[in-house]
Amino acid sequence: MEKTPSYFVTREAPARISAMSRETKLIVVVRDPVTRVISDYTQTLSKRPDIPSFESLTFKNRTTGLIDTSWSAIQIGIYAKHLDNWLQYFPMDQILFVSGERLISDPAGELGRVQDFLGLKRIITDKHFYFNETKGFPCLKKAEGSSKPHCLGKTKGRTHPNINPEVVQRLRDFYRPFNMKFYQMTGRFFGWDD
Ligand SMILES: Nc1ncnc2c1ncn2[C@@H]1O[C@H](COP(=O)(O)OS(=O)(=O)O)[C@@H](OP(=O)(O)O)[C@H]1O
Repeated sequence: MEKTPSYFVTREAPARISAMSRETKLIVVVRDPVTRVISDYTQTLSKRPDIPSFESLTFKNRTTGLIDTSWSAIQIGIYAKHLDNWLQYFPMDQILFVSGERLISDPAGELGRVQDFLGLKRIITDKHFYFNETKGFPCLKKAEGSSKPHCLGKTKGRTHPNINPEVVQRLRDFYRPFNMKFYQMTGRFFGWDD
């Protein structure tokens, strides 16, 4: 097993992985691309506090509302486009998309889908998780090889900055058609659009 978030958006990755093994099963966690871009910005900001504002990175032209699609944080959320590239090399039934939102609200349910996809017995169930009020996320009751609970680290689940609602709405409008295409391609409605 190998995990790297950037594979999904790297042009050469599908050809290379397919050359290694055409049987590879691929699992991708996707979340609302608007929340994703804000999360991405939050992560960069935590490493480089002097970066430009979210708004100035989002727009090529603030007056016309033209989104800067050359900003990688925006690019990554165009899931339908990245999936098109993977479908040149892998059939849809070898790719599982996990809902990032459901992974938080129902981790056992989402992991049930992962286990089924991998042809594994459903070993991980509700019993393995509890909701940690301090962390604000589900955590494992027992970490692997330990009897102690385990939550993900401080870099997962950071507080996002407040973004101007108009900017958020503009991003929603930008992503909507790509999301619709993605729902069609995957056969799953992720519920990101309002
Ligand atoms: N159980 C649990 N605990 C903590 N965090 C959780 C959990 N499940 C999902 N998430 C979401 O994971 C997001 C961070 O994952 P990333 O893939 O962005 O991390 S990384 O870029 O690979 O470091 C992180 O995004 P942010 O909230 O933006 O920090 C979380 O929303």
